Amino acid sequence: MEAEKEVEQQENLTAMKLPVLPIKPNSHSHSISSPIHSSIAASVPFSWEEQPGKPKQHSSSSSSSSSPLTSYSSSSPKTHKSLELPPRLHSLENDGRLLTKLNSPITVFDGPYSMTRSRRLDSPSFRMMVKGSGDCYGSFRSDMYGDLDDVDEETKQENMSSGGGSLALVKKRRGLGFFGFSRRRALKRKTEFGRGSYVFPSSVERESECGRKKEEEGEDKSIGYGDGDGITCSQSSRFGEVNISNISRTGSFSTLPTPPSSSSKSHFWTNVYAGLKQVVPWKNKKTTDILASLRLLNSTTTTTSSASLPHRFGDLLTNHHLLMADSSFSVAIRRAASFISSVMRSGGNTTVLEEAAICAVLTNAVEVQDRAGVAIGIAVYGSRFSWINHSCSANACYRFVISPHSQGSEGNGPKVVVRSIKRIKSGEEITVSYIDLLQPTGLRQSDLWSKYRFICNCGRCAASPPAYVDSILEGVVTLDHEITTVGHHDGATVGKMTNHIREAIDDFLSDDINPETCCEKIEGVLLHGILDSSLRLHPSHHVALHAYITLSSAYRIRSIDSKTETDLGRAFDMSRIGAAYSLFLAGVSDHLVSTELSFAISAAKFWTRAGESLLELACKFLMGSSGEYDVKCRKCLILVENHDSHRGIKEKLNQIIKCVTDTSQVTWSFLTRGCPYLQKFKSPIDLSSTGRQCKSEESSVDQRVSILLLSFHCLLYADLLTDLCYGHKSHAVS
Ligand SMILES: C[S@@+](CC[C@H](N)C(=O)[O-])C[C@H]1O[C@@H](n2cnc3c(N)ncnc32)[C@H](O)[C@@H]1O
Repeated sequence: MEAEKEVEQQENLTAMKLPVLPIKPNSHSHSISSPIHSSIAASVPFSWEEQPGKPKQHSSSSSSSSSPLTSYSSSSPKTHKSLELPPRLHSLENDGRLLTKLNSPITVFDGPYSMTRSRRLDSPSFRMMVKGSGDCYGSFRSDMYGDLDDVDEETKQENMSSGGGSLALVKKRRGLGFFGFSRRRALKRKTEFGRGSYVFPSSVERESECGRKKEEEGEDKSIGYGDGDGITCSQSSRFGEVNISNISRTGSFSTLPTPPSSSSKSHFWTNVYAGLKQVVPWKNKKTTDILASLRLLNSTTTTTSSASLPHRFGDLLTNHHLLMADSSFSVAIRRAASFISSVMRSGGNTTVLEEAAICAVLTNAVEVQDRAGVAIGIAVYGSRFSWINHSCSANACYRFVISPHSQGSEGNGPKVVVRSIKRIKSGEEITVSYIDLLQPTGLRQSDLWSKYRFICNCGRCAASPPAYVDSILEGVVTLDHEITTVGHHDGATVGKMTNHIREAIDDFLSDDINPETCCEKIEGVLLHGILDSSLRLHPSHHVALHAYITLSSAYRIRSIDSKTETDLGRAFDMSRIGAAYSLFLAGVSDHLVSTELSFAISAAKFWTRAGESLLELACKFLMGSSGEYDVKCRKCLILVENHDSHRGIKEKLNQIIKCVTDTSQVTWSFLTRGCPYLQKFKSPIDLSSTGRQCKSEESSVDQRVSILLLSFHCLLYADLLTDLCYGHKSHAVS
């Protein structure tokens, strides 16, 4: 493991700027019920843990496995966590019965890959894609960064190519797992993490080391990727088939039981794929899990069977008992295990090892995305990364570093960098987020359960009354602007509002309604509510956030459609309102960041998107006009350019948001002209109601310059937030 030198000061921003909106707590908070019986209040401890994330003292190691769903009393003594193997595994390792520690490189990466033109980012429920354009949307996902700087020049060019590309939303199920699982990272903390980053070498890198060692020992141990099994993901979209990305793999499974000779390689893989099709005929994506499991098995030095099986595959948790307890999963797992067994020609009586490998992939694999949010495959990293548990108020985040060395047949696969986003005290558990954190508690719980089979008991989930941020993610406002969470009585009305919006989003995504109808439907509910109710969704309501993403996209599509009708004025107006929604979303997300810092990751993307769409608008605006415009903001530039400045990031962010506030005051009524819903708010930063519809501003040269200035500030702000989360090296926006 290599420590990335990061000197960037991070500060806890919890006390930062924006006032917290008042909210009337309601004891009957409306939430979607957890899939687990509510009486099971505790998270699931593992047998070597006293509670999730708190390993037992070594002296108290026990091999007894507790029921995964038993309630847990948290009166455990303080223990020090470490990344060492759980005690149970230590003893097994020592007596030689353990599956070896997966050759240190456990990573099974789906690359090397090459990117094609399209870019997309994901949100939990859908993904926005832009073909050939710099226009991709921010998303709720918290883990989608790679380093453009590290990408080869050609890919960089492709990624950066911009211009009037087409944009489409396509439905996306997070995780793309074999069983609809999202796969993402990993777990347990360790020593003082401080405020730096740790780089976890990718599997293949370590595999190479291992391979070299084995070679020296006279063994054929080169671990590689699939052989020419390039994958092209195509998804139907509003604009027809869109080629999302190509994942071309090279290399071979030379350590498979019958090493395919170069002449038999293609035959071998033809057979694997033919077999795979029979196992998982319905979805291509599911084959990725099986291939990953094959690679995982292949990268593992199996000695004799391990007593830790099937609960751990090496040191990776499998959740085997939980997954196999559900017949809808177990059938598929067994089929896949038999298939793998036949491919590997393991010839054993049981397929327990194969099942464990599949379950380890489902539990530990992460979707690797490049900087633009394009999924390039999945990877299973080693225990240092994979042992990191989840928290809904995570104190760390991760990104992938994709370097030229990650690619090609000699590629090492992407590295994963884990970086703290909050101050972490010595002994405190390091956590990352596995899911979209901009969801209220009930939804997060059901997400975690369906994807990872556990009930989160983090501070945010356990808070009673609910954390402020969860109240506003489910908040509504009454017509007299009082903010409240909903009780059972109003729950039905709120349910109808959110269902109506969700339906419109779904219909839009599946091309069942056109963008104009989609805008009308969503804005109708946001503005007028439903039936005769006086309730409206709070601007930070989680469904409203999805609505803004959709509206921004739908208006953009309307703009593109209008262009083809040579109605340039209308095209501009649609583009303008789309940009206004992007800016509004960024402003709203900023309120959320001020209450929960782990949202900074999503907010950075929203600000980026806002800056990009405003920049595009300004360019359209200024097209054809002569003259030079000085759009530098001296206050911000001095702050940002002076890296030696002792000013903290908090101060810089405050300064920029102040400028955004000032500039958006000038432009807001212009940007929102023709959009009664957005006109209700004083500005994207000041979400209080104007109580009236603003006077629409006409465009003027000053305003055009203001929009350019605003876009500059949004991008600067996004840059700083990105720094905050991912460190200097990850600059995405500059
Ligand atoms: C990537 S693994 C994390 C490492 C795992 N805890 C271990 O012992 O190896 C993901 C699994 O860990 C467990 N897990 C992660 N975060 C958790 C949490 N906050 N509470 C309970 N279980 C958690 C769940 O079983 C989840 O499927």
